[in-house]
Amino acid sequence: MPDALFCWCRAGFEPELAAELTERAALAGHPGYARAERGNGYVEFIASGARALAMALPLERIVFARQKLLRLADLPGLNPSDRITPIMQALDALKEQGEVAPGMFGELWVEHPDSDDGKTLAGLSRSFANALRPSLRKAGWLSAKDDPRRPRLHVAFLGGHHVVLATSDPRDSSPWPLGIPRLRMHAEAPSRSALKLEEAFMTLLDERERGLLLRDNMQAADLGAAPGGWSWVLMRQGMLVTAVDNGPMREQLLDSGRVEHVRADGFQWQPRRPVDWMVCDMVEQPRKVADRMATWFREGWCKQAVFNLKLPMKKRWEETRICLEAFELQTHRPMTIRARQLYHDREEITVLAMPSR
Ligand SMILES: C[S@@+](CC[C@H](N)C(=O)[O-])C[C@H]1O[C@@H](n2cnc3c(N)ncnc32)[C@H](O)[C@@H]1O
Repeated sequence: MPDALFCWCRAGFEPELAAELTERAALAGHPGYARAERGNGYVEFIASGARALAMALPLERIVFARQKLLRLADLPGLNPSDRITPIMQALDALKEQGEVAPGMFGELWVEHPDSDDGKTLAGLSRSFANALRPSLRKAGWLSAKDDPRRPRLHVAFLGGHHVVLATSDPRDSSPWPLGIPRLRMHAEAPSRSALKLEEAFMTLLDERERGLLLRDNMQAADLGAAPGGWSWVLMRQGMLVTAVDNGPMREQLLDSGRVEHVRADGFQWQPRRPVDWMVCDMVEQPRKVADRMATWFREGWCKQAVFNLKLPMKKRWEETRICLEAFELQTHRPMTIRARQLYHDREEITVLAMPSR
């Protein structure tokens, strides 16, 4: 019987995710407890109604998880000479309980933690996937061809002798293994930070929203813009950008004629006319940033925003909750808020905000 959520996260942020899941599950009426070890890169949340909890807690609402799976079976103590038979037996037992049905899975993803120890399991995961996939097809568990609309079957290697069997719903999970999008640093990007904003647009907006909200000739303001990674991403979307920072911007951006550099304090500056997008990557206390971001929405200076909240403190989930609640309250309007610790975020989270439509 599924008895736990299994979530991948950034190694080192397990306590944050554990605290977040504990609080959110209790609020959703499905209390349970988290099993987490700092540095492991995952958290298990044990709850009797795990399937109902998975539905009550969409990934979109979880800040510190990169991926959310429903654990189907925990298989420690495997013999490396045959790991396939116990997996097949576990699936058969789940079928008896009515938890899985032949042909229900559209893809197999074999994964390992994104941690120092976990990365040593990358080769094993790849070769095991190649061995397991044909067996699953032969036994009728997997569709004959990959079908991205059906539930996925996940095999998570936690060690050479230990796998977790899990499933995810493609409509409520990350579309990338481990929840990590494959993004390459572009040679022309002024800084690695560009990847953060690219990932934010890929992760926090769906395809329809990207088509509607990222358009040619939109106006954008970039607070804390230097050296210009985020401005570059906005410019590549065809936007006209006002880049606010006392530091120097990369010349090539200014030469494009699409980026104007304003040397000013990002906490004081305001646009002459409302902009479509405001983005903010200023390194400051998160409460101060959340407060300023709320002012932008309250005053109607922007339609959408992406901003980072830096979290160098200890109680990072608590600080996150306080900042997001304060932000929403101070906007004085119903907001759609999606916050996530992205793969390219280190000690920070990224927030997408827009008035609810
Ligand atoms: C992490 S960097 C931004 C990187 C940028 N997003 C990129 O992609 O290249 C933070 C920037 O915030 C700027 N900053 C910090 N406080 C600021 C303030 N009060 N007003 C304007 N800029 C500020 C710093 O000068 C620094 O350039």
